[in-house]
Amino acid sequence: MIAPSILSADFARLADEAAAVAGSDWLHVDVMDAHFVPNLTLGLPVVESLLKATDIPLDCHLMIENPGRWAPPYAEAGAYNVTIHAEATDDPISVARDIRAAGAKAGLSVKPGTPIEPYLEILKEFDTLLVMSVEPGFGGQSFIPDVLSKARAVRKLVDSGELTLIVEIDGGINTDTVEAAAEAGVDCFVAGSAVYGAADPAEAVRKLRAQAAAVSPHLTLAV
Ligand SMILES: O=C(CO)[C@@H](O)[C@H](O)COP(=O)(O)O
Ligand SMILES: [Fe+2]
Repeated sequence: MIAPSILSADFARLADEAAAVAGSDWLHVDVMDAHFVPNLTLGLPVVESLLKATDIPLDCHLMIENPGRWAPPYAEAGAYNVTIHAEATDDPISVARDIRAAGAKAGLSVKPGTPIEPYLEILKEFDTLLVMSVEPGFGGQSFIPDVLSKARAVRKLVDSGELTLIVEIDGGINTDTVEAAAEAGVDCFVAGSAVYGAADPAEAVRKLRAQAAAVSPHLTLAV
């Protein structure tokens, strides 16, 4: 799956920018509050408008403090997947339950320096694990390959049937890095600058998907 990140899109033309990546699996929406990360992007009103403007399922990545207060409204609004940061809450389980009760998939994200081991036990409460492969806050940064060990560890648990989870990666994904992530067992690839910086964003999505599918060890169907 490929999820273009609208962080690299033109915010004054979001409906057109969503249409430019028609055929994507998810549209990734980076919500930043200038507290959890040193950047400010968009919030619920923009997500509500985007939901009316596109049929692509919205994958909301909340880089915010107090996700227990702010995450469920994204699910109620109709986001497909709502991801919170492990570092932003002491009670990720109850936030996941609230997101699911409000009708969305629940995601857990970990920053590059956050180990996954302490969270393995609670991953059954989540539908997606978003492995950050850059420090959250900005698009256009370089991929950090060390984080792939986390994707590999969780992939093993999914393949052995211990977990049912989509493994997602976010940050620095492009034609040079997507294969390494796919080989590590990632299912869903977020790409901002590699898609919206391309002359033809839809073609960039198709190319990334084909590259990933060609090397994904766990894929049995050609995409
Ligand atoms: O969450 C984030 C950044 O914090 C990402 O979703 C970026 O938007 C990815 O951008 P690229 O690294 O693909 O340019
Ligand atoms: Fe993101």
